[in-house]
Amino acid sequence: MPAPFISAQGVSKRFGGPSGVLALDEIGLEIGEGEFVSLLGPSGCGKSTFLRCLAGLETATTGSLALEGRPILGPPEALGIAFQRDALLEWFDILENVLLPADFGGRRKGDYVRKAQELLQMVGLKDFAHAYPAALSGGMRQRAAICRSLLMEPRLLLMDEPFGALDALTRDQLNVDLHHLWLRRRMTTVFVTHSISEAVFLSSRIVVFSPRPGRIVENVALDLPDERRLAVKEAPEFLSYTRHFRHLFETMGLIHD
Ligand SMILES: Nc1ncnc2c1ncn2[C@@H]1O[C@H](COP(=O)(O)OP(=O)(O)OP(=O)(O)O)[C@@H](O)[C@H]1O
Repeated sequence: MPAPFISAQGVSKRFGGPSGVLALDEIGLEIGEGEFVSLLGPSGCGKSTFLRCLAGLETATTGSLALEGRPILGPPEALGIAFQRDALLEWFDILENVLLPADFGGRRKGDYVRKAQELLQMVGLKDFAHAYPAALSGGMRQRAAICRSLLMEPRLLLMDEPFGALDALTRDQLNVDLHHLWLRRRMTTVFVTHSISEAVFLSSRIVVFSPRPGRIVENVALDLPDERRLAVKEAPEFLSYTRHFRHLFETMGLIHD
């Protein structure tokens, strides 16, 4: 059997020495190439920590993480990252911001201009390539940040609540845009969110974390059509998943009437 694209085995993370905060407790997870996996869980349960371990930005205290069978010891080459704050550089225009990963990777920016323009067109920002971030709305900025994370055609995309700061309508639209990008490119995506509905809409699989220390309490492959339209949110199967996860959070004491 080929190694899973991502494999985490017994991953625990303790911050601040032996008596410090246990953020992750024995996480075991395998993710296949091309999956869209959401990590869903309460605030402080270690979702971001786990994502940072996958990104090679944090080391596990115990356990191991591997990408295509090779241990993750630093940021993998084929990696794209998008976080809640878009981290656009205000003194660069949008096109230059999207081109930054080429610069960091020591590539010739000129070779990626066309790719960057295609990405901007795909998310409706073609006419803003030479605008500065300050002239864009929050949703437009986040779209640009997503283009940037996709510039180098990463095989692994890690997203940490990228839409958390946006209004509901913009968030819905960006969910659709991201879904289209994923359908087109099938980059393996690990997506952190607090939103049950967002997770069900976007994911092929949902992994639910317990309150800190983060443990996996559920790992559910979603039986929904691969290609989703907004109307799926009214479908009985969709509602039955959102109900299921809401009940799970209720039984964990995380939400109540
Ligand atoms: N660098 C750090 N040093 C010390 N403690 C940390 C550090 N990073 C995270 N923690 C702690 O680890 C726990 C998990 O944090 P983490 O940010 O991974 O949670 P999260 O599930 O992503 O939360 P949220 O949904 O609120 O973003 C928290 O208790 C946090 O205080």
